[in-house]
Amino acid sequence: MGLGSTPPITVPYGYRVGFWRINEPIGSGSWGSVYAAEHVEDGTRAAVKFLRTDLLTPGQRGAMDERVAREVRFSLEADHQHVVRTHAAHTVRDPERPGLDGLTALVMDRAEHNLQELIAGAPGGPLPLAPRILHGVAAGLAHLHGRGWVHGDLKPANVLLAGDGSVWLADFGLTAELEGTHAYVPPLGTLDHVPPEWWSERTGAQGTKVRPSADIWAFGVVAHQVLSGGLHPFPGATARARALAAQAYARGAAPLRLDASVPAGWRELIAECLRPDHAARARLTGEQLALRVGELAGRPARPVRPARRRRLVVLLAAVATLLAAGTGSGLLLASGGDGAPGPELPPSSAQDLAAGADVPAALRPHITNTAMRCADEAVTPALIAAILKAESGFATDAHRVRRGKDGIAVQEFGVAMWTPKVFRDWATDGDGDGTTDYMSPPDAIATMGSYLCYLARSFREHGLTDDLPGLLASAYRTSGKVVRAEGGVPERTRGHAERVRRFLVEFSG
Ligand SMILES: Nc1ncnc2c1ncn2[C@@H]1O[C@H](COP(=O)(O)OP(=O)(O)OP(=O)(O)O)[C@@H](O)[C@H]1O
Repeated sequence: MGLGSTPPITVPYGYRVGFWRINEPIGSGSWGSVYAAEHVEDGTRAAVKFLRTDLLTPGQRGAMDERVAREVRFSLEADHQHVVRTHAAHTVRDPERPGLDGLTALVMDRAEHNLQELIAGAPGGPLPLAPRILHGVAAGLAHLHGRGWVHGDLKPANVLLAGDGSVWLADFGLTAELEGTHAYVPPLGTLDHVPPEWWSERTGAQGTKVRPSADIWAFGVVAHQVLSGGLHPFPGATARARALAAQAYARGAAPLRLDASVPAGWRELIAECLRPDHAARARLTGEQLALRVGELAGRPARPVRPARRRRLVVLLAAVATLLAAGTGSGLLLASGGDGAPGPELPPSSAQDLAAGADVPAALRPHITNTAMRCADEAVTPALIAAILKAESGFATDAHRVRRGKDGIAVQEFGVAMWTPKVFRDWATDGDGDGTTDYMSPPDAIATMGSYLCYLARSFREHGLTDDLPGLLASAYRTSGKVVRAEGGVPERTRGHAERVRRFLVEFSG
C-alpha cells in the first residue's frame, strides 16, 4: 500500500547529480522514480532513485518524509553482498527546476531486473534459478536481522537481480530497527506480503508494530511464488481476498494448502515460515532460515557475515534537510528516538584514532563520524585525520591558491581544502543544519569522507588495492581519474602521499 498511483518524477536525460549522469528511466514506484546513470569520469553504471518529497496531503506528507529518511539511512548503512549497495545520497539543489529541487537521490548499483518481472515473464512452474535466488534473499534477510533490523516490505518487486546473477534486497522505506522485540513503522505494507497479525495490530502514534517474523512470513510467500510460477499461497482473485484467506487460516478456519508443484522440502520450510502466529514463526530466525534455504538450494551453509564495520546512525544531507525543514519526524532516528541529530558513536570507532594523536579535539568527533559512514576499511578516522593534516594542518580557515593542470589558478578553502566547484558535487551536510558549506569543518570533513569512500571503491574495482592510503591521498590532491590512469601514486604526489602515510602511522590507535 503505497500512495496509489503517483506521477513519475521526470529527470532530463544527461542531468547531473554529483558525479553521476542520469540516463533513461528504469521504472517508478509509489515513492519515487529510478533512472539508469553512469559516472561521468569512469562510466561506472548505477541506478539513481529519486525519492519524492513533494505531493500530497499533510498526512501523507509525514509518512513520505519518514519513509525517505528510513530509505536513506538503511540503504547507506546496509553492507552485504545480498543487499543492494548504495554509493551516496544526494539532495538535488536546483531552484530553476522546482520539480527536482530538494529531491533526495540515492545512487545504487544497477540491477537488470526485479524478481516480480522475472516471475511475470516466466512460462509457469518454478523459476530455474529459484533456489539460488531464494538463498540470496534469505542471506540478505539474515544479515538485516543480525543487525537488529526488520526489512518490513519484502516482496518480489523488492528483490533485484544483477547482470552477473547477484541477488540483492532493496527498498528500505519500511525498514526499522528493533527496540527490544519489535519496531514501529508507518502502517504501510503490501497486502499480499504482510502477516495475518498485521491486520489486528493497533496503530499508535509511533506507527504499527513489526517484528522480524513479519519478514519470515513474507519470505514464505515469496518462496511459494518463486517455486510455483507465481502462485500466492492463499487463494483469491484479489490481494484483499488473499489477505482475508490468510487471516482465516491464522484463525484456524482454513488449512494451509501449498501448491503441489512446490518441491516437498521447500513446502515444509514454507509452512514453517507461514506459521499462523508470530510467536511460533519466531522460532525460525533469519540465520536459521538462511541455513535451511542453503541446504535446500544445495549451497554450502555459511555463517552470517558481520557487517565490515558497524556504521553509525547517519544523518546525511537528505535526512538533515528534512529535519531542518521541520518535516522529519522523531521516528527518523530509530535508535535515538527523539529526533535529535546527535549521532551516537559505538565505542570501538574511537579506538581508530590514537588517544594521544595530535588531532584537535573539536575535529575528532567529525572525523570519527565521517569514517563510520564509509564501509570501506581503508577510510579510517586515522586516514581522514592524516589527509586533513597534510592538506591544511587542521586550520579551519585555511586558504590556498595553487596552479591547476592548465596553469589556471585554483583556490582551495577550509580544513579539507575544498575547491568550491568540486565540493558542490559531493557536498554532505555533516552538522545537520540543512546547508553545506566548505568552511564548516563538519560539512567539509563529511564531504571529504563521501569523496574518499567513492574513490576507495573505485580503486578496488580497478584492482588498485596496494597502498590505498597513498592512492587516496593522491587522488584527493589530483583526481581519481589521474590516479587510475597512472595505475598508482603519480610522481608529482609522491611526497604528499609519503607525508600522509607518516601521519597515518602517528594517528592510528
Ligand atoms: N538499483 C536498481 N537497479 C535497477 N533497477 C532498480 C533499482 N532499484 C529499483 N529499480 C527498479 O526501479 C523501479 C522502481 O522501483 P521502486 O523501488 O521505486 O518501486 P517499486 O518497489 O517497484 O514500487 P513501490 O515502491 O511502490 O513498492 C522498479 O522496476 C525496480 O525494479
